[in-house]
Amino acid sequence: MPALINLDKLGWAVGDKHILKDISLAVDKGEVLGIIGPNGAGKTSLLNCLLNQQKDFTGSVNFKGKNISTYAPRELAKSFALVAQKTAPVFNLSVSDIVRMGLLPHKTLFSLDNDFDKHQIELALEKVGLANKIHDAFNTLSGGEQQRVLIARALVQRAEVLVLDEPTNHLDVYYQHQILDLVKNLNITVVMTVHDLNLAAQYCRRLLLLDQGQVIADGPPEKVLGSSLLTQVFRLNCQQELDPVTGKTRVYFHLPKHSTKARNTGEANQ
Ligand SMILES: Nc1ncnc2c1ncn2[C@@H]1O[C@H](COP(=O)(O)OP(=O)(O)OP(=O)(O)O)[C@@H](O)[C@H]1O
Repeated sequence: MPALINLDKLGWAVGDKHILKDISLAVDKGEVLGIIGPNGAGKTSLLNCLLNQQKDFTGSVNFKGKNISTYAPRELAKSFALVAQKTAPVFNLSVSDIVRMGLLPHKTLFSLDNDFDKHQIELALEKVGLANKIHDAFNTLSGGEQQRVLIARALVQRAEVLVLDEPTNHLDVYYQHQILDLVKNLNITVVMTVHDLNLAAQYCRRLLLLDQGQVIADGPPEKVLGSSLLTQVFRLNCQQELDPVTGKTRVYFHLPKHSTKARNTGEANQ
């Protein structure tokens, strides 16, 4: 079966700064792919190209065998739900208003909410543990609660691909696990960036390690989180183990002794 998403030799530069370099990737339907890598590696930029939000890239992005640029915005909105890192200010909208936005790609200009829509909104808020906040103003919620509302909005969108940029940002440890477990069990295709490597290993079957805009490794967590690869990319001493409870790969990091140089100087730590 052909892959759902195909990136072929994707590159993106701003001026003479090459942000993404020669990225080829196929994502199958139903896959949960975690994109990992240091700050500035190009993770968000890759998501932006995938969603055609960044259009001036080289190479190609295909969805269901068709170039992404040939899809109308409404078709893309039906197919891809995005939970971004940064959200625009929403002034005085209620939690329910925000989640309702996820229904828009399925609506015509004058269609009103029906009971099914209301049920979808309530159900999605229940799934993220916020049913009791449905009438609250979005702006009054904590950062973690706002993040969960945005995930609820993505759930009602019923998209084929869920794209999440750092979904566990702001979430306490309970909701980090609860949300990733929810996402993993939606049985849809998920592409997400994750900073916490152990969470990524626990919830993603496949990881893509990026550094300086390039793919360094792509495969199952036990392979991609190999200690020598991570030591090279993060410039930290690294140890890999199996978690005795989950049976999943875990990694531990230690700052090398006498390390003083900033990582982005490009100089090896002593
Ligand atoms: N519009 C832009 N113009 C110029 N440089 C950009 C632009 N967007 C991103 N960059 C640069 O591209 C590099 C990759 O940024 P990106 O946000 O994709 O990294 P990231 O891996 O998501 O980082 P983080 O983990 O910090 O979120 C950074 O050096 C960033 O400054």
